[in-house]
Amino acid sequence: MLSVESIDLFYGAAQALRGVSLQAQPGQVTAVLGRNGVGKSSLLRAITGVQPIRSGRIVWKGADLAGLAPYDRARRGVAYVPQGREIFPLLTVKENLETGFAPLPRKERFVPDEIFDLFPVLKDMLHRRGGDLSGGQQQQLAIGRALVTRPSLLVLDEPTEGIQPSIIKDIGRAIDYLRQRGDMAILLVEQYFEWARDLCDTYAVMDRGQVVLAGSRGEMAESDVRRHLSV
Ligand SMILES: Nc1ncnc2c1ncn2[C@@H]1O[C@H](COP(=O)(O)OP(=O)(O)OP(=O)(O)O)[C@@H](O)[C@H]1O
Repeated sequence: MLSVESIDLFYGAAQALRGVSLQAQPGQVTAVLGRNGVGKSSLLRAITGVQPIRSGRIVWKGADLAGLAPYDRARRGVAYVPQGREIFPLLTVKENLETGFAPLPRKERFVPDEIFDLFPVLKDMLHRRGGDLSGGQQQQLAIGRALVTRPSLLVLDEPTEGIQPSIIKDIGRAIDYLRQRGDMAILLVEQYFEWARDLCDTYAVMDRGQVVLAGSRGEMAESDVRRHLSV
């Protein structure tokens, strides 16, 4: 289980996270919702180690990750699909996927077939440059690259942003499959409320650097959530 415990995060003097706590369980999708600028990406950056926290704990598999570099967290099973995808445009699809080998022991340095089953377009385009793919294909590549690292915690930042509806469905199906596999905790930041609602098991809503609502999907009072999402 991932347990984020009362973390504070600052950019210079500006505080982006204020005592944020959150849990994410294996076999579940946890959705983090909220308007632009409330700290959702900062929370993911804190968990993946891209941005240091000032205080609090980030406990994963019984160990505190705070203070560990991103590559050490990757070795412990944390994989990150960043907002904007950040694929390498001049590398081929195959080479982009192979960048996920870095945290793996030598014998595991191959791309599992499962990734091509989830996203067949990656197999079709294996030798094309990442920059030649559509936005949706790049998003599938970014998720594929994260899966190459055999994560037990998959962290995704707005995977539907700027993506056509058919590919959003494919990505939803892939996340649902990974959830049902049962061995992976999935933490998802999303602006597309209906999609995240239908996919998640538990949710947290952020406002101004804090978690203001949280619970299981079954108990979600949609009007309360929407109040925090409207501008
Ligand atoms: N690198 C940075 N330097 C300074 N301030 C930052 C930086 N990144 C984010 N912020 C500020 O921190 C706050 C939270 O930003 P964050 O990106 O985490 O929000 P968000 O909810 O993910 O928004 P979005 O949906 O727009 O990505 C905002 O006020 C933002 O301006």
